[in-house]
This record gives sequence, C-alpha cells and structure tokens, in this order.
Amino acid sequence: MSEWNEDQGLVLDGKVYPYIEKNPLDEISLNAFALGATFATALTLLPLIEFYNLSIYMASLSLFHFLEFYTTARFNPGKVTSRSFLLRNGKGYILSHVFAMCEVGIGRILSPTWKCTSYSLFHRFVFTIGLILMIIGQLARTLAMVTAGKSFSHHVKTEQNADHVLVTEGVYSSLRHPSYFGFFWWALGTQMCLLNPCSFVLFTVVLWKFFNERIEFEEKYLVQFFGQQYLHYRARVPVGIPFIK
Ligand SMILES: C[S@@+](CC[C@H](N)C(=O)[O-])C[C@H]1O[C@@H](n2cnc3c(N)ncnc32)[C@H](O)[C@@H]1O
Repeated sequence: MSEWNEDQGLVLDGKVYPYIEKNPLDEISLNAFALGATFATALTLLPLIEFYNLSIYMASLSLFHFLEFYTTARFNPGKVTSRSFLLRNGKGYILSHVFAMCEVGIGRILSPTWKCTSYSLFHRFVFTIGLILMIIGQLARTLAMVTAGKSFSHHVKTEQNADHVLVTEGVYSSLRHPSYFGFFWWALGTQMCLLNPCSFVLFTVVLWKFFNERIEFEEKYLVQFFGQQYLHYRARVPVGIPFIK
C-alpha cells in the first residue's frame, strides 16, 4: 500500500520516503559538496590565518546548514526537500551575514590589532562566550529537530497533519521552542566569535523581532491543534529568549 503526499513523502509498507519531486538530487549533491568543501577549507585555514575567528565562523555556518538538511532527512524524511538546507533563508538572513563579513573586513583593515582575540582580556572573554553560545545553540537546534521528529517542519503549520503530535519530552521539557532558542543564541554567538559589535546588535534586534512574532503566530495554531494540553505546557515551560514569554 503506497500513498504520495507532498507533506509526508511516500509511505510504503509503513516506511516513509522523501517526496522525490521536491528533492532534485543534482541540487542536493551540489549543496552538500559546497558545504563540505567550505567546512574543510575553514578547518584547514584555522591554524594558518591570524584572524582564526573567521575560520571558526565559516566552519560553524557550513555545519549548521548541513545539519538542517541531514537531521530533517534522517529524522523527518517525509518533510525533507532541497530547501531543507535553509540556504535560501530570506534576503534578511543573507544580508545580515554579508553585513557581518563587511564588519570583519573593515575592522581588520582599520585596526588589525584591535580586531584580534588576544587584544585584551575582554576580547578573549567575548570570543569564549561566543564559542560556548555557538555550541549550545547548535546542540539545542539539532536536539529539537531530533526530538520533535515528524512534528517538526521548517514552515509553521496552520493545518494539523495526521502525524503531528504535541512534543513535551527531552529538550522540549525545559525549553518551549528549543530550535528557535538554538538559532537565536547560535547566531549571536557567531557575532561574538567574530568580535563584531555592530552585527551583534543588528542580529539581536532582527532575530528577537523575528522570533517574537513567529512564536506568537505559531502558538496561535498550537493552541488550536492541542487546546488545554498546549496551554498547560505553555504555562510551565519557558522560551529561553530574553523578554519573550
Ligand atoms: C520550525 S518548527 C519549530 C518548533 C519549535 N517552535 C522549536 O523551536 O523547537 C515549527 C513547527 O513546529 C511545530 N511545533 C512547535 N512546538 C511544538 C511542540 N511542542 N510539539 C509539536 N509541534 C510543535 C509547530 O506547529 C510548527 O509547525
């Protein structure tokens, strides 16, 4: 017994397979190759360049986008598409990272000694906290996708799928939106790692506004889908992003 479904892939003898029309293999293999090559180049350059922060950032960015696709393919195969890499994550996302690169370039040209982790104790502190945030953020994001499984989707559902259940265990028992928590802190961590004060402020404002609106919108539908069960869950589990209740 088999059934094609744009949102749940192909169900064949109880097993879920990706929806082939939304998974062009040429595009997927090229994306994976480009991300792997970026990751390897960044790690190779790490001991060779003075501003090694850039290598760490590039490695983390490529790992992040690879894991978005890999985790979806592995734990939620019915919903995986070539867009699951999140490489086309909107103009705002791309512009923010371009802005961050410009800040690195301008900072290194104007004052290479200031734009360096060893410049002061404060610089070392900011860099270290940035690294820790990147690791915690990535772990939270990936764990959220693994734990939510078929209930996770890169787009907010406004209609409930048959396989959509309320997830409250694992990382969801201490964070209500662990993948947003992870993305938020990972992204701020990247800018601390790059010693980018302007981008840090820009990322904070843009991401806070985005997740504040998104969570409100998403929860409206979660309340519709799961009623009292979600209201009780919302009352006891925090978001973990400042000033978002
Ligand atoms: C991009 S995922 C993000 C999930 C969650 N907001 C997070 O940050 O981990 C969006 C989808 O997850 C679903 N979702 C959010 N929280 C959920 C939960 N606790 N249980 C099941 N589905 C959830 C929403 O309905 C939405 O379609």
